[in-house]
Parts: sequence; structure tokens; C-alpha cells
Amino acid sequence: MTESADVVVIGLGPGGEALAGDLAEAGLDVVGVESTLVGGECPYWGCIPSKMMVRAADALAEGRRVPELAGTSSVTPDWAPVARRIREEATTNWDDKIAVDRLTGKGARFVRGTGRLLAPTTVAVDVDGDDGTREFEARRGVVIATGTVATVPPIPGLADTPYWTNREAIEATEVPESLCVIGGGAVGLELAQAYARFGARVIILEALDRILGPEEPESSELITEVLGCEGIAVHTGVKTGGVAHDGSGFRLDIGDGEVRAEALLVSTGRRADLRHMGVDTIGQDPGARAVEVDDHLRAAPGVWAIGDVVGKGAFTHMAVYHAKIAAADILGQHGPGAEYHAVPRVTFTDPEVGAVGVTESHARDIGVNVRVGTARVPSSARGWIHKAGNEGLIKLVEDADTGVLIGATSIGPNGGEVLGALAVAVHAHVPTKRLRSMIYAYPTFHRAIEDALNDLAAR
Ligand SMILES: Cc1cc2nc3c(=O)[nH]c(=O)nc-3n(C[C@H](O)[C@H](O)[C@H](O)COP(=O)(O)OP(=O)(O)OC[C@H]3O[C@@H](n4cnc5c(N)ncnc54)[C@H](O)[C@@H]3O)c2cc1C
Ligand SMILES: NC(=O)c1ccc[n+]([C@@H]2O[C@H](COP(=O)([O-])OP(=O)(O)OC[C@H]3O[C@@H](n4cnc5c(N)ncnc54)[C@H](O)[C@@H]3O)[C@@H](O)[C@H]2O)c1
Repeated sequence: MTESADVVVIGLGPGGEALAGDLAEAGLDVVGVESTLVGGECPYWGCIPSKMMVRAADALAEGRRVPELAGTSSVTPDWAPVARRIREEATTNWDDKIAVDRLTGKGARFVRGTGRLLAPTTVAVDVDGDDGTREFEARRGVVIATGTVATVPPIPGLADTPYWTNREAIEATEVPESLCVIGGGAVGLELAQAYARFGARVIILEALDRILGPEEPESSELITEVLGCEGIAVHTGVKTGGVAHDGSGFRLDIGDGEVRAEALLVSTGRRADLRHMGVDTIGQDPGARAVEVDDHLRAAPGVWAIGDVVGKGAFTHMAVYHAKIAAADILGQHGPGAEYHAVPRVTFTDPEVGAVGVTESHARDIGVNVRVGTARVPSSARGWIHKAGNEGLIKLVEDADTGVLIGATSIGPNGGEVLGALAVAVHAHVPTKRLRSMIYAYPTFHRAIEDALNDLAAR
């Protein structure tokens, strides 16, 4: 028997949960389908628990900075409070009852199971347990919000070993004596630094010639240097030829040598898995890396896709941004479409690496006549006062023809917060001339933006 609903949302991560809740509160009959945990990757294995680790690790680092600033300190790391906080406060032991209640409290119906399209507005759900398959016809439409899964490279031997992805790294109740991290992106760097600060001997293996590849080269250089000073070995241009595990540790063949470590974290990116989603019923490729959508997140008539699965930036803030646009569209409201010229991103290393808009090289690649300006945080008044742990920089990318700020990077102790001002400027197409006439509070970290603007004007 086919059941009916106004909207069926497949996948209830930050994007799907927000959208299903908004539509239900607007009075629609919404069915939310989730195969794992309502809330998705972010609260259980992503943003929130990883930032709890980072917060704790940063507290240790601050403690270790006391001798340079304020006397003596002795810091003894203990992972137990971190693991406990993740289990009890962040994930309720990886139980989503609170989230399910929150969603149904807004009026949505909830089905635990795996959904797929049978036709553009028909969804089959393989219900958890032995409850068979339910079929739903969605009067207004279906939303695909199924996120991404960790990619694991086809390195010989790797699949047969007990390697970690972000999930095991977040669930760990003990710190390994040594940790090898394959992949120097946001996941790898945040977790590498956190584990190192808790005492693990950490080595990072990155295939490209620099970590944080999509960001400015200055960001890669600065973070490589900071990690190196903390004792984290960063190897770039590495091709891992094979992985073996002997019951107590890993051995990785990296061409001209080998790496041994007790634990191995694979953080080589994430991708949508569309193979079983029935996207061929809407004319899309089940082997593609993402669902193709227009600026209102429409994948086909009556089908929307939001969040990580559309490949426009794998961030919780992107999933929630998409949810708002798609909800308005489904409700027939004529709202603005998605814009991607000012996507903010923050890698929560210490110092944090914030960035928005285009990088210098990307701007040049798309034919923009570019002017850049930089400033070092330690040379700013606040950076100099801050002293220990003051590494950072501001880099601005201007479209020299229009005089408008189109990209910016802010690295520093509060790099992600300083980014706020720069994100406003890039989002609103503010000319750098206008930014130069602004008053920057003294002595803040964001005042270094003025130094970078002066550098830009002098070019
Ligand atoms: C370690 C780590 C740290 C991160 N830190 C940050 C951060 O600090 N800031 C930030 O902005 N982002 C961060 N992210 C990224 C962030 O977690 C994702 O961008 C966000 O969760 C995407 O939301 P989503 O709703 O698109 O997908 P997801 O969170 O992936 O949710 C999709 C949901 O769909 C479900 N699903 C999949 N297929 C089906 C199906 N067929 N039927 C039913 N259900 C299905 C899944 O079980 C999942 O619950 C981090 C990610 C990781 C891994
Ligand atoms: N703070 C945040 O907002 C945050 C934090 C974590 C994750 N995320 C999101 O999650 C997504 C996934 O993060 P991620 O760090 O796994 O992916 P990523 O794509 O950011 O980085 C993966 C890295 O692994 C490298 N790599 C790939 N194959 C390799 C191999 N065989 N050997 C060595 N290196 C290899 C890549 O060159 C790249 O540098 C990101 O796109 C990001 O948007 C965001």
C-alpha cells in the first residue's frame, strides 16, 4: 500500500532535519527518513565532538604557554573528560532520541530506514529491523539530503586493517601512543593536532605538495610550520604504496621508507554515495560525486537536493543554508537562490584558518585582474601583545578592476571569528576603499585587516 505525504525528506543530517522541521512547522505533512541517527554526521562524528576535542587540546596548549607569559605550569593531559563529554553531552552515547523527539515535536513523521527514489516523487523505505519496505508518494516533492561518506583510497592492504575514519577517531576512549594520519585536509589536521596535544606521536601523510590544498599557499606554509613546532611530522607529496597491520600496529610503505604507528586515521575526503538512491529515475548519474541542482536546489521537477550531497561545500552552515532556500521554494515562496561567492570556511586548528570567497590563484585562474595585500598577526599590536601562540596572517584578494574584495584569509588565535568581518565584506561586494575608511578597534585581532588593506593599497 502506498502511503502519502506532502514532502518526504531522505536523510536527516543538519540539512534534512532543519528542512523537515521548517516544513512541518509551516503545516505540511512531512515524512523524515533516516537510516542512522537524526542529526547526521555533524553532532555525532563531526563538527561538535571534534570541536570538543579541539577545545580541550587548545586548553592544554594554553596551559603550556604559561611559562612564556605568567609563571610556571604543569599540564597533564587526560583524555577521559574529553571522551566522557563526547559520549554524555554531545552524542548521548550515540542515541538520537532527543533529536527524533525534536523533529516529531514540530509535527513531522519519522521513519527509521533507508530511502531511495522509485520515481521522481515516489520513495521506497527499507525500514529498520525486519519491517519490510514502505512506499510513499510525495504530493509536493522529495528532498535528497543524504550527505557524504568518508572516502577510503584503494591503497593495497588498507581495507583489511582496523584503520580509523573520523568515526572511530571521534569514538576513541584512549589516545594511541602514535597516530599516522593519511590526508592533510580539515579532518586530518584538526584531529592530528588534538591527538598530538594529548600526547600521541603524530605523522601526517599528504599526497599533494601541500596540506590544506584548496586554501592559500601561505595557509599551508604557516600551519605546516606550527604543526612542525609542536612535533607533528608533515610529509607532503607522499604516495602510500601499502598498509599492513600485525595485530598491534600499522606499517605503511611510503616508497623511500616506512611509517609505523599504533593507530591510522584515513581522512582523505568525503563523497556522496548515490549508487542506491534511484537518481537515475530523475535522469542523474548514480556514479556521480554529487546531485546536480539549480540555484533553488531543484534536482528535477518535484525533487530537491541539499547539503553535502550537492557538492557545493561540505559544511553544516551550507546544509542549513540550502535547507532554508529549498524550504521556501517548496512552500512556493519566491526567495533568492543560492549564491556561492562568499562561502566561509574555518579549519579549527590552532591557529584557526578562516577563509571566504576565492583564493588568489583561483581568482587568477578565472581571469580576474588581482591585487593582494597581506599582514602578519604577530606584527599587529594585538598579536605582539598576545605573544605565545600568536601565529597568523591576513590575506586579502581584490578584484583590481572593480576595487571589490572577493576573497580573504584570516589565520590566527581567533581566525574564525575575525573572518566574520571579511565574510560580510565579500558577501556584500564591499570595495576595499570603503573598508580602508572603517574604524578598527584597538587593539583587536581584526585590526590586522587594516594593515593588510594598507599593504594592498601600496601594491
Ligand atoms: C570530523 C568532521 C568535522 C567536521 N567539522 C565541521 C565543522 O567544524 N564545521 C562545519 O561546518 N562542518 C563540519 N563538518 C562537515 C559537516 O559534518 C557536514 O557538512 C554536515 O554534516 C553535512 O550535513 P548534511 O545534512 O548534508 O549531511 P549529513 O550530516 O551527512 O547527514 C546525512 C544523513 O543522511 C542519512 N542517510 C544517508 N543515506 C540515506 C538513505 N538512503 N536513507 C535514509 N537516510 C540516509 C545519513 O545517515 C545521515 O544521517 C565536519 C565533518 C567531519 C567528518
Ligand atoms: N572545520 C570544518 O569546517 C570542517 C572540519 C572537518 C571536515 N570538514 C568538511 O569535511 C570534508 C572532508 O574533510 P577531509 O579533511 O576528509 O577532506 P579534504 O578533501 O578536505 O582533505 C583530504 C586531503 O586528503 C588528501 N588525500 C587524498 N587522497 C590521499 C591519499 N591517498 N594519500 C594522502 N593524502 C590524500 C587530499 O589531497 C586532501 O588534502 C571537507 O570537505 C570539509 O568541508 C569541515
